[in-house]
Amino acid sequence: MSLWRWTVTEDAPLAWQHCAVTIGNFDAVHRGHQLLAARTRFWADRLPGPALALTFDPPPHQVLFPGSERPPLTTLEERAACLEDAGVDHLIVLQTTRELLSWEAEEFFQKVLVQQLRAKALVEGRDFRFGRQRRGDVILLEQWCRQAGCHFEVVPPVLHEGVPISSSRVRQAVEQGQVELARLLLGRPYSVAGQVVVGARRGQSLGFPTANLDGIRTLLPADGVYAVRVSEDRFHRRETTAGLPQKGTFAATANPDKAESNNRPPLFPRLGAAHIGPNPTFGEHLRKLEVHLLDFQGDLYGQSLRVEFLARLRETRRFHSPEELKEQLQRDITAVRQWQEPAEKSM
Ligand SMILES: Cc1cc2nc3c(=O)[nH]c(=O)nc-3n(C[C@H](O)[C@H](O)[C@H](O)COP(=O)(O)O)c2cc1C
Ligand SMILES: Nc1ncnc2c1ncn2[C@@H]1O[C@H](COP(=O)(O)OP(=O)(O)O)[C@@H](O)[C@H]1O
Repeated sequence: MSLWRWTVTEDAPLAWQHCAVTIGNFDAVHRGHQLLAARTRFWADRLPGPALALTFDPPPHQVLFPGSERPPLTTLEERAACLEDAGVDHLIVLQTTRELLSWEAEEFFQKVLVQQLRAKALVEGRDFRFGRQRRGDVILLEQWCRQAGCHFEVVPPVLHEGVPISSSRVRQAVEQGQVELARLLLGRPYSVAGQVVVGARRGQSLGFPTANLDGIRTLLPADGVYAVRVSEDRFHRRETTAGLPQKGTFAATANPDKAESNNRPPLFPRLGAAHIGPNPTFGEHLRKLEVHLLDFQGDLYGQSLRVEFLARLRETRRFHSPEELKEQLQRDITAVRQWQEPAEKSM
């Protein structure tokens, strides 16, 4: 993964020059964004420079409208990794300031794309807008690129059921718990990552221990119960566990590397039953994400886990007794076991 922070007052590294570039927020890195990345790769393969994706942080909308902050669909690290998987070499994160946002489109084009990056190819979607009051569009870009000797490709929208895929469509699907739809729009399951922290310690006594995830920086799906796939999070793997709760005492200590070297099946990825929401059965109102890993016993405290949402199973309910909740949890786990990977065509 290659993620670079850049302010336009600094000179861009020479290695970025003569690049192919695509500009956008790329919040979801959905299938439309992936096509832009692939076309940027296509052009870069014919140029001396790299394939760059240029994005803004904080999101321009938040700078223009303070108070409109909302959790993103991907962190910048995840965005860089997904864009890299789709073909770009580097994600360049431009520091968004009010000054930058006041630049006319042509000023941005000349300063950033021509003078700094000496871009040789630009790839955008049909509805791309940029610059002060979003006055720059593909018609103007076509003209400016021709004058600057830069290829310009307009990529048609990628559709799902006849409607263009967009970050807001993904956001809506996630907010409504439609994780199967989110997967179709993204071309991969929607996922979040966090660190396992100590909870109320009820799970063990119920017979269904759950890893409670903290520090999640992206949008959580709607409250409910989901079939999930859990893996070690590749972005937070090296984070220190200092300050995290003491390890509990359990039958076995989970160590993915050790498990593999003992010829046991690898610990991750592994299916799980996840619950998002409060615990109404126990009168708890705090909203959290917790996961019970199937066929696993061990200590996960302090680990960074990624949870991919595969299917929505049901809504959160208040049960009359812990026994009733346990019976339901057993049914949830059976439903997770019965979950089947969708056929490639419907993905
Ligand atoms: C798959 C799954 C489904 C759950 N569904 C519900 C539910 O519908 N209602 C509820 O009150 N708690 C539900 N829970 C949460 C349990 O109450 C919770 O795991 C238990 O209180 C343990 O909390 P602890 O990890 O803080 O000890 C669910 C947990 C899991 C793993
Ligand atoms: N199958 C499992 N799925 C999830 N966590 C497990 C499992 N087996 C053991 N654990 C461990 O047990 C802890 C959860 O136990 P629990 O009693 O629910 O305590 P807490 O309230 O602290 O989450 C997890 O954080 C993890 O370290």
